[in-house]
Amino acid sequence: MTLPPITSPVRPRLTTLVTVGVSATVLLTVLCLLILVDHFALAYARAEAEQRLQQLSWQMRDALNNVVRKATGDVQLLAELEDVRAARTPADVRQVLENLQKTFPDYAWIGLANPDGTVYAATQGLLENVNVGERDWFKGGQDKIYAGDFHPATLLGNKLPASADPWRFVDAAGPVRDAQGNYRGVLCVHMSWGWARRLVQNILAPADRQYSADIFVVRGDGTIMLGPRGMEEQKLAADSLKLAQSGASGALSETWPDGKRYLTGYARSGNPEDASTLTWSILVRQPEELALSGVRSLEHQILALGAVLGLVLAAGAAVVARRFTAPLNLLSGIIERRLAATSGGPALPLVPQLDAYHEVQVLSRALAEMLRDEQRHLDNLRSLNEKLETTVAERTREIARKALLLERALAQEQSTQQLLQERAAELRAILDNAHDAFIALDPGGVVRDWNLQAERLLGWKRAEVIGQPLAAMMLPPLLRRAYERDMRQLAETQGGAVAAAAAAALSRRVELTLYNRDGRELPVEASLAYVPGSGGHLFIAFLHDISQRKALFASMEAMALRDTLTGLPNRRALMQALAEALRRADRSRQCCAVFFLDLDRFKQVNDRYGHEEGDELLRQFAARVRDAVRQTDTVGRLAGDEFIVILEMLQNDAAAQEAADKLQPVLARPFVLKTATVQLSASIGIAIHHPDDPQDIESLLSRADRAMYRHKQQGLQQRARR
Ligand SMILES: Nc1nc2c(ncn2[C@@H]2O[C@H](COP(=O)(O)OP(=O)(O)OP(=O)(O)O)[C@@H](O)[C@H]2O)c(=O)[nH]1
Repeated sequence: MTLPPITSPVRPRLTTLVTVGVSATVLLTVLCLLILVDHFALAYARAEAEQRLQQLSWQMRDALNNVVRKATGDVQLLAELEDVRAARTPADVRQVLENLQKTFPDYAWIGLANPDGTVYAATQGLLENVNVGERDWFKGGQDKIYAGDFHPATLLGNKLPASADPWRFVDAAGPVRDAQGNYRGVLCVHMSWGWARRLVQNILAPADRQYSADIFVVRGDGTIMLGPRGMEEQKLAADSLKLAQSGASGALSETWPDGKRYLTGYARSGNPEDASTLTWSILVRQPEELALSGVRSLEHQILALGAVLGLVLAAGAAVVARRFTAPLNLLSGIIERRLAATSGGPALPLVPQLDAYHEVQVLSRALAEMLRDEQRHLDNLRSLNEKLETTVAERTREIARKALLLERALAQEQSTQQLLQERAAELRAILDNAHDAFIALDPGGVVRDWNLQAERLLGWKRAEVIGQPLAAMMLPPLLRRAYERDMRQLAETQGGAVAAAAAAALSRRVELTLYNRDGRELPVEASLAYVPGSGGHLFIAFLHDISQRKALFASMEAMALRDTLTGLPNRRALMQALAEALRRADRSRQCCAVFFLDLDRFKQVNDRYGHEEGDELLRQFAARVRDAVRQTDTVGRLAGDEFIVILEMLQNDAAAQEAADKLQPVLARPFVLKTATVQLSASIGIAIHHPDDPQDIESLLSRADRAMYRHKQQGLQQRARR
């Protein structure tokens, strides 16, 4: 089976779920019941208890009212008796009074007081002749029926027989009038308070057993007249008391001064407006817990019953659930075994046909069908998998073969790379050790390579120029424009044409003047080449410093135009200078003269003093001639002892003669040599070139030579004549 394994947490079984569900339902029902009981039954029990306590308070109130009413009624009855009204003798009256006392044992004392307050007659003769004029009952009973509130026995206390409780009385008094209606005195009944306590016991007898109720009779000032032992004669403060004092009647739940909660029924006796009644508050209390104990017990019973019911129902539900889930468990077990089965293990269990109930029938049938389908799919998949594995094996072999080829190719590539790197290193070493500076530029004119010799020659470090445009740095402005134009043209030329054009343009040696880093001009011979490449074309140049060669050429050239002995321009230089002087003379419309100077008898100096002295004489002679003419004039040595002077910017022919005349004496001065001092003369021949004369140097020189010759002849003849 190929179902995915169960990855979620293990869930409880259906039997457990049903059992727990039924138990939870029962418990929930019991809880609801408890809440309902708590709510309704408690309210009902509280209302019932309050009603009961209220009724008790009413009973007590009515009983108190009845007793007071009886006492006042008895006083009224007595006051109207003939014997009392006539009051012939105290004994007669006493007899009547004691007869009444016998009818109600709680009448502790009955007496008749005279209008002046002295007791005329009394039961058992107590207090007779004692003045009670200041007593409340006497004052209150003089003109109407009067009920006197609970009070301790002041006068009678010691005269009455001792009792368990101290004597307390409630009075009933009323006026007595004789037959003529004259006021005869006040009749009074002292009721001992014991009747009230009995009354309470009678009323509470059944209730007390069941409910532990307490009855309180409270006077108007809040003093408890009657109540549980220990609380009598004490002040009480309670809400129920306030309500009772206001005349209300009812019941409530409240906290008493002892800190406990009580249900309290309250009522008020008498009528404050009626002096013949006594106004007391009657409170009947019962501990709230006790009043509600029935409900609490009911709650416990329901809870116990609910628990038992829950257990029974849960057990029943478990049995039923087990029975209903048995077929499902069977199916589930089969699926789990199939899930846990491994390939190659024992045969997988089959799904049986189950008929327990409809759903199981459908489920088992569907499951069996699904497993059959799955088996078919598994078989198909297995065969596909086998094919796939075969294909994968083939592909794997193919990949391994190609990987091997690739590995070889990579190894080849690596060795090629290494070779290339070695070649590059060699090339770099060659370039760096080359005598010529090497520069490589891309088509944009940006420097891409720069060897050590380039650093030395041009002054920029490799790191400074790589990536920088070349022209801006070192080409003179004129060359820079041409260079930029050429680079543009090369960049615009397409494809193979680039190589051809570049090769044609660059495969040559050219001499250039560059600027080095210091701005100094640097003559170089550049060998240029174009190197096409896939990563971009390069223009390379080897620059050879030709400044020394140039300097050598220059000095050689200068030497070729100089006379080595005197340092003056030689014949070749003189020819060039003369040609230029003739052109200038034509341009400036000025005359130009050529002096042809030849030392006279120089040979004799050589012969007599030697060649070195002769050379010295020639040098001194040359210097004198040089100093004797203008700086702008040219003095040169033609050969041997022959010198040429080219004088320019002459106004006329006479100016030339003047210059010659100035020269003669200078030259005639003795020459001081190393070994001798020699004086000799020089013959000067003058030839003048006028503007627009033919530009004929040879003719001009020839004329000067001839003139000099004539001059020398004349000089020699003169010397011969002397
Ligand atoms: N010391 C020296 N003598 C030279 C040099 N070149 C030529 N001479 C000599 O100069 C002389 C020139 O010859 P001439 O002009 O015939 O001799 P000269 O005595 O001056 O004769 P006149 O010109 O007729 O007066 C020769 O003796 C050359 O050998 C030179 O460079 N140095």
